Amino acid sequence: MTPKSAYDAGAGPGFTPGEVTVHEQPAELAKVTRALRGTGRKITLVPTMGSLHEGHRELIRRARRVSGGVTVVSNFVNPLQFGPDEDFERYPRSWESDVEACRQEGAELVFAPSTEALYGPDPQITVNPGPLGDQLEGASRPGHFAGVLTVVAKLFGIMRPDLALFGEKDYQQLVLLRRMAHELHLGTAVQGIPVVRESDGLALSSRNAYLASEQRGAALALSAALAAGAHAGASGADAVLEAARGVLETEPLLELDYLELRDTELGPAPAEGEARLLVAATVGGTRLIDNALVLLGSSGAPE
Ligand SMILES: Nc1ncnc2c1ncn2[C@@H]1O[C@H](COP(=O)(O)OP(=O)(O)OP(=O)(O)O)[C@@H](O)[C@H]1O
Ligand SMILES: CC(C)(CO)[C@@H](O)C(=O)[O-]
Ligand code: BAL
Repeated sequence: MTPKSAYDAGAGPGFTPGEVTVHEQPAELAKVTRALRGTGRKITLVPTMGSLHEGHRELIRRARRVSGGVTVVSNFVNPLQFGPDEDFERYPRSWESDVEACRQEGAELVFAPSTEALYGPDPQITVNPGPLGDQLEGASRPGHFAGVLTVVAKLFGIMRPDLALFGEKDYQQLVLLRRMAHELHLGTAVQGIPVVRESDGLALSSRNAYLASEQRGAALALSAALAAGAHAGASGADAVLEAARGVLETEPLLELDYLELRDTELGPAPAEGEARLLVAATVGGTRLIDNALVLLGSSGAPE
């Protein structure tokens, strides 16, 4: 008789269809995902640092659309990607509501390891992101992308997911992870989803929780600047940057880190066609990032 589910097929107590099962040990989860794969189920991974919001929920909903798929959400605030003066200790944590969000969105498995379980007592190996790892976010956050790539490589190694989903909000992260999976032949397809925004344009981010109301108002200049830049696409790269900078300069609470126009793989911007406008700024000590697609030249001309 064909088993109805991986559970029937002997995936064991590590997986109960229709419920969320939490795993803390890499070896246990590796066993469960191996058994699931053996029954022909596709594994789709949504890596997060918890404090789940609508952007994460959208990632989980997209993961669930993979037919025959099992959705695993990892929830781990990764110390290796935080600099010594960054907000690792204060990063928002909301474990119980995170598990509830996973249940509501239909994720089957949650992976929430301790740092010790994931890194072991004496970790030595990190993944080098190459030159792009030192640009944009990497220029302001040295070592950040080595931390991101290393932890995601661990997650891929444990679960061997067929697909992993990430948000375009962290665009440089997405580009680097796609390259890592491809260049290291990891066997996981990496896909992005568009930035999920509040109705006034603010990109959802766990760090928005740090913003007081006046600061949140100032943070709106990021998405407004991207919209102004995208609108100027038909007039070329200089016009895009000028339009976006003009908006950012009107906001006194905002301290600009970078505003850059690149191609979609984050190389130099093309003269025509698809480009990416990326911005990072600090508002009241909180570092925020955002980005948008821009169509340059005649491809950006309004209909
Ligand atoms: N607004 C968003 N739209 C789409 N994806 C998002 C959004 N915010 C976060 N994500 C994605 O969710 C995944 C987990 O991100 P993470 O847990 O760091 O949340 P975050 O809101 O980006 O937090 P942070 O404040 O650290 O930037 C990443 O792939 C990230 O790109
Ligand atoms: C990809 C990730 C989960 C790795 O810790 C993190 O950088 C994030 O949440 O974007
Ligand atoms: N979402 C990116 C994780 C970080 O800022 O560390």
